[in-house]
Amino acid sequence: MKVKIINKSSFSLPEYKTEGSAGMDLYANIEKPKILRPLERALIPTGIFLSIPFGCEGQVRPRSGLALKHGITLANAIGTIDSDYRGEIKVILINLSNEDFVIDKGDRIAQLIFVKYEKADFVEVNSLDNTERGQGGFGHTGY
Ligand SMILES: O=c1ccn([C@H]2C[C@H](O)[C@@H](COP(=O)(O)OP(=O)(O)OP(=O)(O)O)O2)c(=O)[nH]1
Ligand SMILES: [Mg+2]
Repeated sequence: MKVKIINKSSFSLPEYKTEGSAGMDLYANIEKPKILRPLERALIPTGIFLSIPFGCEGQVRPRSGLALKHGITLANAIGTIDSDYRGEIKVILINLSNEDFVIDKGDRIAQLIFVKYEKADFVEVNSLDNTERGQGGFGHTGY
């Protein structure tokens, strides 16, 4: 995959930390430390620009360690990186703890996973096929 990196002095090619890692870490590409107050959110640049192959998307996901220890997660749950997006990958962090959290330049703030997806061709119909579940949902099968 083609990748363009800005701020090369402190950034190398994205890498998987272990052989079996699904995600590659995204680093904060910021000049000075950013303090995230309780419930504050911020758009953090990563210095990474990608040309993702058609038929794949990038998913920006939280790091579980940051979420567990500091309540740091993503305001958009999972960020979607479209294959035709050529801008800088950015991360929408939110601090769900009741303490300030400091993001330093080069911190690993999230991870990126590549996923193949299907595109739908829609055909309009008046009724859908029957299933056992039907319209039941939202706890329909019990808790
Ligand atoms: O966490 C994210 C989410 C999105 N993006 C970039 C890549 C993505 O391809 C583009 C658009 O994202 P999305 O479709 O989620 O946002 P939108 O609000 O629908 O904006 P748009 O109208 O540009 O599609 O923004 C990121 O860098 N990080
Ligand atoms: Mg969109």
